Amino acid sequence: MELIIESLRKNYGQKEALKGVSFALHQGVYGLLGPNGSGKSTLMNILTGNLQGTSGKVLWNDQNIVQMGKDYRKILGYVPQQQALYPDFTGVRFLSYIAALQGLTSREAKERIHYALDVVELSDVSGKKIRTYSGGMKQRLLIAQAILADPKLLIMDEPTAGLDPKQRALMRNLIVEIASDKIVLIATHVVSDVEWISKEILLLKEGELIRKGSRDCLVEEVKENMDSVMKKDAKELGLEDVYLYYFGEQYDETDLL
Ligand SMILES: Nc1ncnc2c1ncn2[C@@H]1O[C@H](COP(=O)(O)OP(=O)(O)OP(=O)(O)O)[C@@H](O)[C@H]1O
Repeated sequence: MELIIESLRKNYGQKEALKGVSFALHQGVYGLLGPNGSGKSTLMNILTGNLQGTSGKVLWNDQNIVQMGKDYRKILGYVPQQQALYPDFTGVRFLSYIAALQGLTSREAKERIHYALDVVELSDVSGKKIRTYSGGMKQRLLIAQAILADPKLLIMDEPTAGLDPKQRALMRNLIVEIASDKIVLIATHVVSDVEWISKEILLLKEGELIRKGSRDCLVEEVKENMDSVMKKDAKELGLEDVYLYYFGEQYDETDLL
């Protein structure tokens, strides 16, 4: 199981949104961090097949995803940012609708819906209308739809946006559980969401991948680069300090609220 991104560029007219990004992902959770405008959405849109790069390629197990077409869609799950979720549908009706779009047979759909509802702990409320769900429940329903067809690659866009701290913690546990047999890539502004669950963090700045490594390696690097005065003040550094170090004043604390 391998996703390789090779020299990926994307230009919008004169604007270079991605400037030749290369990296490889294997089983596990990866956090994609970057300030507004760094190219995260562009990268996610290319990885989900909604946009084509200007040059470079994306390979799933050595096959170009553009040529894979429908076969790539089969291994891909996408959790979009929270959106209007058919408020008058029940949870189970929404998942049946998604299963039909994905071409699952009714037998497969029944089995997979049962499984997905169980994983995201929504079985009890699956007959209730989505309008009655809390933010956390809606987010878990979005995850359920993304794992219906048992994807090998799961891409998540700000999966904890709008959730309270308890729901965020539940979401993190759920992501770890789901990732046991998948590649999970999470794009977020919320550093704490990916700090402890990611095997690697990717830092995107102005269309370039400036760092990719484990949380501990990135923290250590920043520590080494600090001058001795700052080092003395810095007791325990964390991923937030790494973010601040590379993205400086572009860091917006309101993203954490
Ligand atoms: N359709 C477009 N036409 C022109 N420029 C674009 C277009 N889409 C994005 N851009 C520009 O490309 C750059 C990268 O945008 P992108 O949306 O990928 O960043 P981002 O990191 O996802 O930001 P955000 O977190 O705000 O969504 C930005 O400078 C943006 O203004």
